Amino acid sequence: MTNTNPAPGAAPPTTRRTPPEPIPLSLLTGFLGAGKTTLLNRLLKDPALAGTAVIINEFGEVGLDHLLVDYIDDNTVLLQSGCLCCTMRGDLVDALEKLLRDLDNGRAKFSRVLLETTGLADPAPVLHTAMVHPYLVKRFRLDGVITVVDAVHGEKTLNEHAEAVKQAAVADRIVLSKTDIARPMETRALIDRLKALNPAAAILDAAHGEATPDRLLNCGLYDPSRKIPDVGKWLAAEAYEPGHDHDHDHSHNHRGHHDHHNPHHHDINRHDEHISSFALRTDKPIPAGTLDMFFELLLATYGEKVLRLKGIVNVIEHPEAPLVVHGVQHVLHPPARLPRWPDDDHTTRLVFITRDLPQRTVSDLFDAFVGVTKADQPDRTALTDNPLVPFGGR
Ligand SMILES: Nc1nc2c(ncn2[C@@H]2O[C@H](COP(=O)(O)OP(=O)(O)OP(=O)(O)O)[C@@H](O)[C@H]2O)c(=O)[nH]1
Repeated sequence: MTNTNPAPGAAPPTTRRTPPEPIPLSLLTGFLGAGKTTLLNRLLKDPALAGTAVIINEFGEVGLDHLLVDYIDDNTVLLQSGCLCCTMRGDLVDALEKLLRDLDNGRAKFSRVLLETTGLADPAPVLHTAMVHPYLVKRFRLDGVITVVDAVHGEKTLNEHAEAVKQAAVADRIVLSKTDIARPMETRALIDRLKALNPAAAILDAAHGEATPDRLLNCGLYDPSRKIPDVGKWLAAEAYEPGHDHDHDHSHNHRGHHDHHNPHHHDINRHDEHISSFALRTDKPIPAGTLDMFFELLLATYGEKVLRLKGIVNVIEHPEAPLVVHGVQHVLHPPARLPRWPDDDHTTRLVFITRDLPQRTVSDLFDAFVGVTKADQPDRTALTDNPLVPFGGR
């Protein structure tokens, strides 16, 4: 068994094994009855999913069918004590640790983990579990959040359940189910709405065979087949720019962090009006300490409202090696330093999906930290001297 905490008198460090490659972890979410299990069943029959361990959060009386149990065999952990978001984080840690123990003992062999949550789960705490646990964060890397949305009931579900809006907003990939029985016009309206909620997530039509493993997996930053990660694809900052391929009033209006006074602030009704998606960009390299303070203040003050953030940052101290960051609510994943820039664009780009947190509030804070002074706003010194300066509230 691999032991990362050698006992006293253990072999000297030179004989230690190198740390194992982090295992990609995908989160499969979607509202009750959206079609998660149907998708999972289909995916697991695909040879591309060989070597996948599955964790299923069973809620209420919904069980697994035999086919699934037979197929995924020993590498399935069924969590049974209720809803993941409220009570299961300890169980989830246990389940992930059990998988690692089995892997390290040679009792199981897998190279990827798929975690299906109950339809009621808030994806944020589930993601936090894998991001803040000191051991799990080293052994797993988030590959992506896959959210299934039902084309027949999706519109109604989004209208009635803020949780469903959140699941769609944090997704890296959205799978549309039941388009075979939905009215095409309604499906188109739903797609527009989903694009407005989450401009960067690819929307894949399951009934038309688009929800394939190659489109759903390896959507994280680290694709092992590449020497240098595809930051552009992961960040998809251009999807948040004005004039991207959809036409709606949602707030995603950025070219630069000076360009954030969009008169068409998002007007979509219902829960969606609480969601904003936007990108900030600056050419100015940022001191590492300033970046820390910006995130600290932003997440301490507005953490619950930051549904997802991702970014690549040009840090003054290491201009050749950018930092990549991702966060979910108040939790920031430990930033990773890339060995070099993936292309000629060395600007700092941060993309946000927020709830009840206007772009302007975040961009003003960012401007104050990166040194864009404005007559009517506190600068960085004022903010760090008194972090309670009420910046937002708008
Ligand atoms: N026509 C059609 N039916 C589908 C499709 N996807 C799922 N279904 C059906 O929708 C129902 C619910 O699907 P499930 O896969 O059980 O949904 P789920 O999200 O796992 O449900 P919960 O675990 O209860 O949250 C089932 O009867 C499926 O057969 C689809 O693309 N087309």
